[in-house]
Amino acid sequence: MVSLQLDHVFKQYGDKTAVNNISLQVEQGEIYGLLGANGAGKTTTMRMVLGLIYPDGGEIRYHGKPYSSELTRVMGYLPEERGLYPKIKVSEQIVYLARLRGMSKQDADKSLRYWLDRFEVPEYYDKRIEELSKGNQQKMGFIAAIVHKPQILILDEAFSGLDPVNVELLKATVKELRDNGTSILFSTHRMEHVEELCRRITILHRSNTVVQGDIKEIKSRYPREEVVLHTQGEVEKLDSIPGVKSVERVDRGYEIKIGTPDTAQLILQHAMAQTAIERFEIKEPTLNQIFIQEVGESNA
Ligand SMILES: Nc1ncnc2c1ncn2[C@@H]1O[C@H](COP(=O)(O)OP(=O)(O)OP(=O)(O)O)[C@@H](O)[C@H]1O
Repeated sequence: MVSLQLDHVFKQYGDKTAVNNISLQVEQGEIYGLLGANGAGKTTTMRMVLGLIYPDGGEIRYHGKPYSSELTRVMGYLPEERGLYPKIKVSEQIVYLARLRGMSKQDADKSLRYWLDRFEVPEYYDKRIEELSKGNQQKMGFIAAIVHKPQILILDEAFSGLDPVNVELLKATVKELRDNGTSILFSTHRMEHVEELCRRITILHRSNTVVQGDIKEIKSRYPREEVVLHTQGEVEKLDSIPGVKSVERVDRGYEIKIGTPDTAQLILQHAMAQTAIERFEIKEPTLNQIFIQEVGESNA
């Protein structure tokens, strides 16, 4: 079931087009990746989904219906810049935010305590935001976004400033929310997180959609241009094989850039004639490589 649908959405600031004709659908229980270089139009798109600004063209539908103020109750947002007030206690402001989204004080308090316990920081209940480290402030922002059990959740750089243990903790929570049916629009510059969490993505570049679809399917559109070869002994003259562009010696063998897929077979035959093979893999491009190719190194 489609939870969130953007149809030819367009937004302009003065004569600057911030989002040009973007269409995408997020299913119930899906984490959808919204990617792009700085200034590509991601925040503008998220703010339109949240109803904070209005599209100049196209349509956004939520479970098939247009925007209404009721939706604030079912949407959650973790903005890239921290949104909580430094001087106010965690409990006061998160309970307040949850009440704005329709929760009773008692339920909001219970939900906050549940998440503080889950994140192993129950003592933060009475702390002011300014007393917490940057990473822990991020965790409180995350709790503020999910405390009211939103059906549609918008996460902008959700894991920034977190140590690896906390990244895993929040990642597991995001997956759990997905499995419980939350639809998540997930924006980040960290491609490894996208590879792990998202099935489908849109890459924006200068306000336009440049790549869209299922990650596996997107990868299959790009040539596989790298061979990983681990061998027991040395392999001579790999760079003399037709189609080999470059050979790099790595810890247990070689990483070889190739021009055409046929070259991989020639490499295998060439190496087998000389030594035992421990690993042979024709690597598909990473999302990072695809992103850089489409968006350009200078913009990444
Ligand atoms: N309030 C505004 N007034 C004028 N122009 C704006 C405004 N907000 C955004 N823009 C412009 O719209 C374009 C898209 O900006 P947006 O913030 O959506 O990009 P982004 O993809 O979120 O970038 P980042 O990764 O840096 O957060 C940019 O060129 C930006 O300068």
